[in-house]
Amino acid sequence: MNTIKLGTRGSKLALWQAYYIKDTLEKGGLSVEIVIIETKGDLILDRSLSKIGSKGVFTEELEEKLRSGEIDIAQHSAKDLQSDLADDLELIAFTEREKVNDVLVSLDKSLSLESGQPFVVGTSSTRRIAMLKHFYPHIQTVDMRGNLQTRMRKLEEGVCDALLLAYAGVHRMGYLEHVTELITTQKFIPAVGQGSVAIECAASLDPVKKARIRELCNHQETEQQLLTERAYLRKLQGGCSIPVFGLAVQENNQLSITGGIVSLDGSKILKETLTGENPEALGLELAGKILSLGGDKILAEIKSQLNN
Ligand SMILES: NCc1[nH]cc(CCC(=O)O)c1CC(=O)O
Repeated sequence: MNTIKLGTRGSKLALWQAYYIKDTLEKGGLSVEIVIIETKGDLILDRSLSKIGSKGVFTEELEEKLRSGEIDIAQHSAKDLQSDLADDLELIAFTEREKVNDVLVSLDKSLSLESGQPFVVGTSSTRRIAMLKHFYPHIQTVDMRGNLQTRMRKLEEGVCDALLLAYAGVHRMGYLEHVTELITTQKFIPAVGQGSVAIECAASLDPVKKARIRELCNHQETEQQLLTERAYLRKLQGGCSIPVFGLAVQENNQLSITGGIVSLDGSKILKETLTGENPEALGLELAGKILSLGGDKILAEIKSQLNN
Protein backbone atom coordinates (compact mmCIF):
# COMPACT_ATOMS: atom_id res chain seq x y z
CA MET A 1 0.00 0.00 0.00
CA ASN A 2 1.44 3.44 -0.82
CA THR A 3 2.08 6.04 1.85
CA ILE A 4 -1.05 7.26 3.65
CA LYS A 5 -1.30 11.05 3.72
CA LEU A 6 -2.71 12.10 7.09
CA GLY A 7 -4.07 15.65 7.32
CA THR A 8 -4.11 17.45 10.65
CA ARG A 9 -4.26 20.89 12.18
CA GLY A 10 -0.93 22.17 13.40
CA SER A 11 -1.62 22.81 17.09
CA LYS A 12 0.41 20.81 19.58
CA LEU A 13 -2.66 18.84 20.61
CA ALA A 14 -3.56 18.08 16.99
CA LEU A 15 0.00 16.98 16.27
CA TRP A 16 0.03 14.70 19.31
CA GLN A 17 -3.10 13.07 17.94
CA ALA A 18 -1.67 12.86 14.43
CA TYR A 19 1.50 11.13 15.67
CA TYR A 20 -0.64 8.79 17.74
CA ILE A 21 -2.54 7.75 14.60
CA LYS A 22 0.69 7.57 12.58
CA ASP A 23 2.27 5.26 15.20
CA THR A 24 -0.80 3.04 15.28
CA LEU A 25 -0.84 2.70 11.49
CA GLU A 26 2.92 2.15 11.28
CA LYS A 27 2.76 -0.61 13.87
CA GLY A 28 0.40 -2.28 11.42
CA GLY A 29 2.96 -1.98 8.62
CA LEU A 30 1.61 1.11 6.83
CA SER A 31 3.69 4.15 6.08
CA VAL A 32 2.27 7.55 6.92
CA GLU A 33 3.11 11.13 5.99
CA ILE A 34 1.68 13.95 8.13
CA VAL A 35 0.33 16.98 6.23
CA ILE A 36 -0.35 20.09 8.34
CA ILE A 37 -3.35 22.18 7.31
CA GLU A 38 -4.41 25.47 8.86
CA THR A 39 -8.14 25.99 9.55
CA LYS A 40 -10.29 29.04 10.17
CA GLY A 41 -10.54 28.06 13.82
CA ASP A 42 -6.75 28.30 14.13
CA LEU A 43 -6.66 31.77 12.58
CA ILE A 44 -9.53 33.50 14.35
CA LEU A 45 -8.45 33.81 17.94
CA ASP A 46 -10.09 37.06 18.94
CA ARG A 47 -13.72 35.97 18.82
CA SER A 48 -15.36 33.19 20.79
CA LEU A 49 -16.33 30.17 18.71
CA SER A 50 -20.00 30.63 19.46
CA LYS A 51 -19.77 33.99 17.71
CA ILE A 52 -17.84 32.83 14.63
CA GLY A 53 -21.00 30.85 14.09
CA SER A 54 -20.19 28.81 11.03
CA LYS A 55 -20.09 25.09 11.62
CA GLY A 56 -16.91 23.17 11.10
CA VAL A 57 -14.42 25.97 11.73
CA PHE A 58 -11.81 23.37 12.57
CA THR A 59 -12.71 20.90 9.83
CA GLU A 60 -13.64 22.66 6.58
CA GLU A 61 -10.14 23.00 5.11
CA LEU A 62 -9.28 19.41 5.99
CA GLU A 63 -12.45 18.16 4.33
CA GLU A 64 -11.67 20.07 1.12
CA LYS A 65 -8.32 18.30 0.92
CA LEU A 66 -9.94 14.90 1.55
CA ARG A 67 -12.24 15.57 -1.38
CA SER A 68 -9.44 16.69 -3.69
CA GLY A 69 -7.34 13.66 -2.74
CA GLU A 70 -4.46 15.79 -1.44
CA ILE A 71 -4.78 13.80 1.78
CA ASP A 72 -6.19 10.27 2.34
CA ILE A 73 -7.41 10.70 5.90
CA ALA A 74 -7.81 13.46 8.45
CA GLN A 75 -7.69 13.20 12.23
CA HIS A 76 -9.87 15.32 14.50
CA SER A 77 -10.71 15.40 18.17
CA ALA A 78 -14.05 13.61 17.83
CA LYS A 79 -15.57 16.36 19.93
CA ASP A 80 -14.75 19.03 17.35
CA LEU A 81 -16.56 17.21 14.53
CA GLN A 82 -19.97 18.34 13.36
CA SER A 83 -22.68 15.77 13.85
CA ASP A 84 -23.92 15.98 10.27
CA LEU A 85 -21.25 14.85 7.87
CA ALA A 86 -21.63 15.44 4.11
CA ASP A 87 -22.58 12.37 2.05
CA ASP A 88 -19.23 12.18 0.30
CA LEU A 89 -17.31 11.92 3.59
CA GLU A 90 -17.07 9.10 6.13
CA LEU A 91 -15.83 8.51 9.64
CA ILE A 92 -14.00 5.19 9.50
CA ALA A 93 -12.52 4.96 12.99
CA PHE A 94 -12.81 6.23 16.55
CA THR A 95 -9.80 5.55 18.76
CA GLU A 96 -10.20 4.13 22.25
CA ARG A 97 -11.64 6.80 24.42
CA GLU A 98 -9.65 8.01 27.39
CA LYS A 99 -11.03 9.45 30.61
CA VAL A 100 -14.00 11.57 29.55
CA ASN A 101 -14.05 14.01 32.48
CA ASP A 102 -13.44 17.71 32.52
CA VAL A 103 -10.71 18.76 34.93
CA LEU A 104 -9.78 21.90 36.82
CA VAL A 105 -6.23 23.02 36.06
CA SER A 106 -4.52 25.52 38.33
CA LEU A 107 -1.13 26.54 39.66
CA ASP A 108 -2.78 26.75 43.10
CA LYS A 109 -3.10 23.15 44.23
CA SER A 110 -5.79 23.98 46.78
CA LEU A 111 -8.39 25.13 44.22
CA SER A 112 -11.50 23.02 43.76
CA LEU A 113 -15.03 23.75 42.58
CA GLU A 114 -16.50 21.53 45.27
CA SER A 115 -14.84 23.51 48.09
CA GLY A 116 -17.25 26.41 47.58
CA GLN A 117 -14.48 29.03 47.54
CA PRO A 118 -14.97 31.75 44.89
CA PHE A 119 -12.40 32.12 42.11
CA VAL A 120 -12.15 32.90 38.39
CA VAL A 121 -12.18 30.15 35.75
CA GLY A 122 -11.02 30.72 32.18
CA THR A 123 -13.14 29.00 29.55
CA SER A 124 -15.10 29.97 26.47
CA SER A 125 -17.10 26.77 26.16
CA THR A 126 -20.81 27.58 26.43
CA ARG A 127 -21.37 24.14 27.98
CA ARG A 128 -18.77 24.69 30.70
CA ILE A 129 -19.93 28.25 31.43
CA ALA A 130 -23.58 27.18 31.72
CA MET A 131 -22.71 24.14 33.85
CA LEU A 132 -20.58 26.29 36.15
CA LYS A 133 -23.48 28.73 36.55
CA HIS A 134 -25.78 25.84 37.34
CA PHE A 135 -23.67 23.75 39.71
CA TYR A 136 -21.08 26.24 41.01
CA PRO A 137 -22.68 29.71 40.97
CA HIS A 138 -19.92 31.09 43.23
CA ILE A 139 -17.47 30.78 40.29
CA GLN A 140 -16.81 33.65 37.88
CA THR A 141 -15.68 33.00 34.32
CA VAL A 142 -13.50 34.86 31.83
CA ASP A 143 -13.46 34.14 28.12
CA MET A 144 -10.44 32.08 27.15
CA ARG A 145 -9.86 31.02 23.57
CA GLY A 146 -6.74 29.80 21.87
CA ASN A 147 -4.86 26.55 21.98
CA LEU A 148 -3.94 24.81 25.19
CA GLN A 149 -0.46 26.38 25.47
CA THR A 150 -1.94 29.85 25.08
CA ARG A 151 -4.45 29.13 27.80
CA MET A 152 -1.74 27.78 30.11
CA ARG A 153 0.28 30.94 29.48
CA LYS A 154 -2.73 33.10 30.35
CA LEU A 155 -3.19 31.07 33.52
CA GLU A 156 0.46 31.72 34.43
CA GLU A 157 -0.02 35.44 33.71
CA GLY A 158 -2.88 35.49 36.20
CA VAL A 159 -5.71 36.21 33.74
CA CYS A 160 -7.68 33.58 35.68
CA ASP A 161 -7.15 31.36 38.72
CA ALA A 162 -7.92 28.10 36.94
CA LEU A 163 -8.88 26.57 33.59
CA LEU A 164 -11.60 24.05 32.95
CA LEU A 165 -10.45 21.59 30.30
CA ALA A 166 -10.94 18.10 28.97
CA TYR A 167 -8.78 15.55 30.79
CA ALA A 168 -7.90 14.08 27.39
CA GLY A 169 -6.25 17.22 26.07
CA VAL A 170 -4.47 17.96 29.35
CA HIS A 171 -3.10 14.43 29.37
CA ARG A 172 -1.96 14.59 25.75
CA MET A 173 -0.18 17.89 26.35
CA GLY A 174 1.57 16.63 29.47
CA TYR A 175 -0.10 19.01 31.91
CA LEU A 176 -1.59 16.42 34.29
CA GLU A 177 0.59 17.66 37.18
CA HIS A 178 -1.48 20.86 37.22
CA VAL A 179 -4.83 19.11 37.55
CA THR A 180 -6.32 20.05 40.91
CA GLU A 181 -9.74 18.40 40.53
CA LEU A 182 -11.36 15.75 38.40
CA ILE A 183 -14.93 16.95 37.89
CA THR A 184 -17.49 14.22 38.39
CA THR A 185 -19.55 13.18 35.36
CA GLN A 186 -22.53 13.15 37.74
CA LYS A 187 -22.47 16.92 37.36
CA PHE A 188 -20.36 17.77 34.31
CA ILE A 189 -21.42 15.49 31.52
CA PRO A 190 -18.85 15.95 28.77
CA ALA A 191 -19.35 17.20 25.26
CA VAL A 192 -20.34 14.56 22.74
CA GLY A 193 -17.22 12.71 21.56
CA GLN A 194 -14.87 14.00 24.25
CA GLY A 195 -11.75 11.87 24.68
CA SER A 196 -11.63 10.05 21.34
CA VAL A 197 -9.83 10.80 18.07
CA ALA A 198 -11.85 10.32 14.88
CA ILE A 199 -10.50 9.44 11.44
CA GLU A 200 -12.32 10.89 8.47
CA CYS A 201 -11.89 10.13 4.77
CA ALA A 202 -13.61 10.73 1.45
CA ALA A 203 -16.21 8.08 0.68
CA SER A 204 -14.28 7.48 -2.53
CA LEU A 205 -11.06 6.41 -0.76
CA ASP A 206 -9.78 2.96 -1.83
CA PRO A 207 -11.88 0.44 0.15
CA VAL A 208 -8.82 -1.70 0.92
CA LYS A 209 -7.09 1.29 2.53
CA LYS A 210 -10.25 2.20 4.41
CA ALA A 211 -10.66 -1.30 5.82
CA ARG A 212 -7.02 -1.57 6.91
CA ILE A 213 -7.03 1.85 8.62
CA ARG A 214 -10.26 1.01 10.38
CA GLU A 215 -8.95 -2.37 11.48
CA LEU A 216 -5.86 -0.77 13.03
CA CYS A 217 -7.43 2.30 14.67
CA ASN A 218 -11.08 1.68 15.47
CA HIS A 219 -12.13 0.76 19.01
CA GLN A 220 -15.49 -0.88 18.80
CA GLU A 221 -16.90 0.07 22.22
CA THR A 222 -15.89 3.67 21.71
CA GLU A 223 -17.46 3.65 18.27
CA GLN A 224 -20.79 2.46 19.66
CA GLN A 225 -20.68 5.20 22.29
CA LEU A 226 -19.84 7.91 19.79
CA LEU A 227 -22.45 6.81 17.25
CA THR A 228 -25.03 7.05 20.01
CA GLU A 229 -23.88 10.47 21.21
CA ARG A 230 -23.54 11.84 17.69
CA ALA A 231 -27.05 10.72 16.74
CA TYR A 232 -28.29 12.58 19.81
CA LEU A 233 -26.36 15.73 18.86
CA ARG A 234 -27.44 15.56 15.22
CA LYS A 235 -31.13 15.49 16.07
CA LEU A 236 -30.68 18.46 18.41
CA GLN A 237 -28.67 20.19 15.68
CA GLY A 238 -26.23 21.37 18.28
CA GLY A 239 -22.93 22.57 16.88
CA CYS A 240 -20.04 22.86 19.29
CA SER A 241 -21.34 26.23 20.45
CA ILE A 242 -24.59 24.88 21.93
CA PRO A 243 -24.42 23.65 25.55
CA VAL A 244 -25.58 20.16 24.77
CA PHE A 245 -23.94 17.22 26.54
CA GLY A 246 -24.08 13.47 26.17
CA LEU A 247 -22.18 10.45 27.41
CA ALA A 248 -22.88 6.87 26.34
CA VAL A 249 -21.47 3.86 28.20
CA GLN A 250 -21.69 0.08 28.01
CA GLU A 251 -22.63 -1.83 31.13
CA ASN A 252 -23.44 -5.54 31.24
CA ASN A 253 -23.68 -5.66 27.45
CA GLN A 254 -26.17 -2.81 27.52
CA LEU A 255 -25.69 0.52 25.87
CA SER A 256 -26.96 3.54 27.77
CA ILE A 257 -26.72 7.27 27.28
CA THR A 258 -27.11 10.17 29.68
CA GLY A 259 -27.51 13.49 28.00
CA GLY A 260 -29.31 16.76 27.97
CA ILE A 261 -29.11 20.47 27.49
CA VAL A 262 -28.57 23.47 29.76
CA SER A 263 -29.69 27.07 29.20
CA LEU A 264 -26.86 29.59 28.74
CA ASP A 265 -27.49 31.17 32.14
CA GLY A 266 -27.52 27.76 33.85
CA SER A 267 -31.03 28.25 35.21
CA LYS A 268 -32.62 25.37 33.30
CA ILE A 269 -31.10 21.96 32.82
CA LEU A 270 -32.63 18.83 31.32
CA LYS A 271 -30.93 15.47 31.75
CA GLU A 272 -32.21 11.97 30.99
CA THR A 273 -30.78 8.46 30.79
CA LEU A 274 -31.98 5.82 28.32
CA THR A 275 -30.89 2.27 27.60
CA GLY A 276 -31.09 0.45 24.30
CA GLU A 277 -29.40 -1.73 21.72
CA ASN A 278 -28.96 0.27 18.54
CA PRO A 279 -26.68 3.34 18.86
CA GLU A 280 -28.41 5.44 16.21
CA ALA A 281 -31.92 4.64 17.49
CA LEU A 282 -30.91 5.24 21.11
CA GLY A 283 -29.36 8.63 20.38
CA LEU A 284 -32.42 9.73 18.44
CA GLU A 285 -34.74 8.48 21.15
CA LEU A 286 -32.92 10.53 23.77
CA ALA A 287 -33.07 13.62 21.56
CA GLY A 288 -36.82 13.14 21.06
CA LYS A 289 -37.30 12.84 24.80
CA ILE A 290 -35.20 15.91 25.66
CA LEU A 291 -36.96 17.98 22.99
CA SER A 292 -40.40 16.96 24.20
CA LEU A 293 -39.54 17.72 27.83
CA GLY A 294 -38.87 21.37 26.95
CA GLY A 295 -35.50 21.07 25.27
CA ASP A 296 -37.02 22.56 22.13
CA LYS A 297 -37.74 25.80 24.01
CA ILE A 298 -34.32 25.91 25.65
CA LEU A 299 -32.68 25.32 22.27
CA ALA A 300 -34.68 28.09 20.59
CA GLU A 301 -33.81 30.47 23.42
CA ILE A 302 -30.08 29.62 23.17
CA LYS A 303 -30.06 30.13 19.41
CA SER A 304 -31.67 33.55 19.65
CA GLN A 305 -29.26 34.57 22.42
CA LEU A 306 -26.19 33.44 20.46
CA ASN A 307 -27.35 35.39 17.41
CA ASN A 308 -27.41 38.63 19.35
N1 LIG B 1 -12.61 22.39 22.19
C1 LIG B 1 -11.21 22.16 21.96
C2 LIG B 1 -10.84 20.74 22.26
N2 LIG B 1 -11.10 19.74 21.41
C3 LIG B 1 -10.66 18.58 21.95
C4 LIG B 1 -10.12 18.87 23.19
C5 LIG B 1 -9.53 17.91 24.12
C6 LIG B 1 -9.38 16.50 23.62
C7 LIG B 1 -10.64 15.70 23.56
O1 LIG B 1 -11.64 15.99 24.22
O2 LIG B 1 -10.63 14.69 22.84
C8 LIG B 1 -10.20 20.25 23.39
C9 LIG B 1 -9.73 21.02 24.55
C10 LIG B 1 -10.71 21.08 25.70
O3 LIG B 1 -11.93 21.08 25.49
O4 LIG B 1 -10.26 21.15 26.85
